[in-house]
Formats: sequence, C-alpha cells, structure tokens
Amino acid sequence: MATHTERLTATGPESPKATTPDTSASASAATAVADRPAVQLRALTRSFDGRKVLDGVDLDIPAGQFVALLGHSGSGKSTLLRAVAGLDHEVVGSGRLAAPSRVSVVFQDSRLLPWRRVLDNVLLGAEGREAAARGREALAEVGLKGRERAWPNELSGGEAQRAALARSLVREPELLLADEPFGALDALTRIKMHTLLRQLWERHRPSVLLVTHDVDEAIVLADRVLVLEEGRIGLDLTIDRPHPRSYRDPLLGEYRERLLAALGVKEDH
Ligand SMILES: Nc1ncnc2c1ncn2[C@@H]1O[C@H](COP(=O)(O)OP(=O)(O)OP(=O)(O)O)[C@@H](O)[C@H]1O
Repeated sequence: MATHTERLTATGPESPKATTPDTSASASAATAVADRPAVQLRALTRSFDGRKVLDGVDLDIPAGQFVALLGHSGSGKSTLLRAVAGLDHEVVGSGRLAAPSRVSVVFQDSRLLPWRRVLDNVLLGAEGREAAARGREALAEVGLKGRERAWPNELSGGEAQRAALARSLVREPELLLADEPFGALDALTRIKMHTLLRQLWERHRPSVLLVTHDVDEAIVLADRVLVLEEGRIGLDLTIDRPHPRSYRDPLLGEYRERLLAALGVKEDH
C-alpha cells in the first residue's frame, strides 16, 4: 500500500504554504549537496504487541541536511530514530535505513561512562597520539578545553552534553542522530547548545535527524521540520530562513503556528 504523505513546503520566507507532493531530490537547492540520500526509508512499519507505531513511513534525507522530527509523546519519534540508527532489527520496510557508514547517536542523557575521564569517554577506546589529538580538538570545539581529565560526575548537565557531542563528532559522522539531546537542560543552557550544535553542523556538515518536543528548537535549528502523526510523516515543512536564526524573528512565527496546528495545539492570542 502506498503511503500518503501530505507534503507542505515553505517556498518563501513569509508564507509557509502547501505544495503538491514533491518527489524530486531538489526540494531545496541549498540542501541538495549530494545525490545520495543519507537516509531513505520506504514503507517503514513497526508494531509493538500488534499495535502499529510506525505505519508506512517514507522519508528521504539528502546528505548534509539538518532535519528535526516533532510529534506527540508516544507518536513513535524514538522508534523511528532507533530504526534509522540500525538499532531495531524488527522494523519492516524497504530502502536503506542509515546509508552512511559513520552514524553517531546522541541521547537525552550523555551516557558518559562514569569510570572514564572525559577525554577517554570521547575516545571510546581509540588509542594513539593521533586519536588523542582528535579527541582534544573535539573537546575544544565544544568548549571543554581544559576539562579533558575531569570525571563525568564533575561536569554540569550542559557540559556532559557537550562531551557527548564531542564524542559523536570525533568519528566525523556522516549522519548524526539526536534524541532529545537538550531535553534535560535548563532553558538558557539549551539556547547555548542550539548555537553550538548549529555551529558544529556548519563546520562538519553531517546529515542530522534531531528528535525534539520543542517546536522553537526545531524551527531555530533545522532546515526542514517533520511532524510524525498516526505513524507517518504528516507534515514536511521547509524552514526557509537564514541562519543564525533568532527566536524573536517574527517571520518564524508562521512556521511555529503551522507546526503547532499540525500538532493540534491551539494558541491563545
Ligand atoms: N520496546 C518497546 N516495547 C513495547 N512498546 C514500545 C517499545 N518501544 C516503544 N514502544 C511504544 O511505542 C510507542 C512510541 O514510542 P516512542 O518512544 O517511539 O515515542 P516518542 O514519540 O519518542 O515518545 P516521547 O516523545 O514520549 O519520547 C509508545 O506507545 C511506546 O509505548
């Protein structure tokens, strides 16, 4: 059965608007940086105890694109991310899950090993001077220069997530999968981490699939925002605004409203 995916693409900075389904690889010229998609899913389905959580997901993510995935709690975001990461062997579907060979995953908690110092966590067993130099460089990139020998329990929540990002970067991933990576952080730290993540993306250009509950986080960071509903991609919205983006940008308001409407959230004005 073919999956019907409503596809909405914002083509101008001021008005997110619906278009007909777009199957061309060039939905956005800026993101069509390679001809091979980083992720290509066809009719991806996953059930738990006979209940379909993913019900025929079709999704292409071009190489180098920054994509955010929104959806209600329990809509299947983490299930989709785990499938793309290749961590779920019971999904049904065709196409490539994670095509790139180098995939890194970042979770809500840093998952640093408490018995390893920060640098050793980042290196994850890689040995030698060159690896250590790469690890130090990655830590410097995330603002943790000087903390290489700290233990994980000496880091704040934000620092621990920085270390987790450094650990993911050190492998130069082609695809970065992030499941609510800033969900446990306070609002100010989260905003700093948004800036950092976007800077890291500018520098390394991995494809990104970021799962989040936070509509503003999605709009400020991603070039394309997906909404998962009833087991499929219900809305596919291109955020056509330059970076760095400000939360205060009034032109982002329309995207916010479009996404909130797709999520069934009504705003009181
Ligand atoms: N291993 C599992 N066994 C049984 N049910 C599962 C399993 N993993 C996920 N589910 C169910 O699948 C549904 C989707 O879960 P998932 O974690 O993907 O949602 P989510 O959108 O990421 O939610 P949240 O935003 O709350 O993290 C939920 O109803 C969940 O209970």
